[in-house]
Amino acid sequence: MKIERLDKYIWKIPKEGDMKVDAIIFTDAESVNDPQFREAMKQLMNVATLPGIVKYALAMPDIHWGYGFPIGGVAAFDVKEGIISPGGVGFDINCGVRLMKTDLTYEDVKDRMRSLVEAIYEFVPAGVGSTGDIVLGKKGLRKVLVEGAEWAVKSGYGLEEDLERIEDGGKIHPADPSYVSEEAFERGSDELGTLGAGNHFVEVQMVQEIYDEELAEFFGLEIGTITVMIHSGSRGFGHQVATDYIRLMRDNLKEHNKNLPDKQLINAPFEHPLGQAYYSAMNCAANYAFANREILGHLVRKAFWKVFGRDTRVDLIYDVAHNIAKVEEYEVDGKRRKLVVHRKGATRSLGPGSEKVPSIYREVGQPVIIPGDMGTASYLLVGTKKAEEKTFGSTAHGAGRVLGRSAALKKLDYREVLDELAEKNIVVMSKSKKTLVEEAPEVYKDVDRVVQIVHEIGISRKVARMIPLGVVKG
Ligand SMILES: Nc1nc2c(ncn2[C@@H]2O[C@H](COP(=O)(O)O)[C@@H](O)[C@H]2O)c(=O)[nH]1
Ligand SMILES: [Mn+2]
Ligand SMILES: [Mn+2]
Repeated sequence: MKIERLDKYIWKIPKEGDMKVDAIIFTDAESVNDPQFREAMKQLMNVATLPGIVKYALAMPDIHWGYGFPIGGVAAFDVKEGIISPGGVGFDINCGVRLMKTDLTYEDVKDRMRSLVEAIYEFVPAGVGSTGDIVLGKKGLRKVLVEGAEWAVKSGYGLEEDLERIEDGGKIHPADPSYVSEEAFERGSDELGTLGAGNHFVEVQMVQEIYDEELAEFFGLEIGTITVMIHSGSRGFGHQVATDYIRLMRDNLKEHNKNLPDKQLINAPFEHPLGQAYYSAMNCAANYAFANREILGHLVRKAFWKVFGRDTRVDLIYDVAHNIAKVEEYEVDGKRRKLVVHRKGATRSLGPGSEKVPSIYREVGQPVIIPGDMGTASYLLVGTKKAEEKTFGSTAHGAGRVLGRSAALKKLDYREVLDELAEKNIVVMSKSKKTLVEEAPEVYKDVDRVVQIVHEIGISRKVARMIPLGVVKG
């Protein structure tokens, strides 16, 4: 594998073999020399062989190995000649993050963090296979799949004003539930308003550093402001949609997929009926996830109200998807083109003026939320025009994993992880001891490094850094 350095943080793997385009990687020298990074690069080179890929296959600095496509990867395909791939979206369709800000300061919460974390733990169902209070039949669930977060608000789980603070208004089209299997309906019936396990979390944070005073003021953030971040997705519903369509594409598109370098890259031509069916079913799962995070936001508000009183404000700043494929238009080599942009572990990052940015944020650009880990920090940034020009409007989605789950269990000890968090005064509650070890701060890359790279390259701009005070993990 030949890797050329183009700039301080930009690398290129020139096309070779069946690659149709180059691979471009945004990262630092330290990552390039890591053997695990090579595994993810092999996957990126495989993505570059897929039909209709446009311009380049991209890696964000949080890149790491994933199912077929690497996590932290972005690939755009021509709508006419290109494909759509479930592996390019991920099993947790529309996994994403939301950031809410409160009118509380560190002084208000510092002596009540344990009660607050306990209240969140009480209100938010979490853990493997957890179920919630909302149980829907097929008719009810169909509405969720079409209406997304709007369904949650109409049903009393959220506020009308939240909707313009969610990517695409929390509702994506086309989303036709007739493309969704019985099994997915079954799995989705009682998991709305649940966090899930592992990497999913609710985290109470404090703004600890501000990089852009004007933007921070615009978002209502000051040093000491208490924020809350929620990370979850489409639960078993999205997983089933992905599973169903991987099988359908494997069984029905044998000829089309016969030369794949990796069978996990299974895909359908975007315009093929199966490509269109997956696109629609995937959007149903995306809407399920938007509704899920809206309900989780409502449950977190209730937890704050229980501890700090009903007049406490917990306002949504923004909610982003980081596992999704979307039809978007970008200028490529001087020509406007309609593309199916796959962001698998990547955040959309649209600049000021973009019509896809809600009007309340259009003058500053789309809010970008990058979580780090439960012991270090997370960030609020804004999208940029440069991202629209260079990365199909994309940036990083997290710090990115460096240690696999089983390696973490071998290397780290539950008691030590707890002690490390306690030393930093971070209150943590988790459904499982194993999860806490698998998700220890050490398993993730240094988020400060990742964010500095996307900031310096200019594909998003730092606004504020938040540190964790209390975490609920699935
Ligand atoms: N602030 C926190 N960030 C966390 C925590 N656990 C994981 N993470 C970060 O989230 C991203 C999401 O990635 P995904 O691909 O698993 O969806 C991950 O890369 C980490 O950087 C946490 O408890 N708190
Ligand atoms: Mn997820
Ligand atoms: Mn995620």
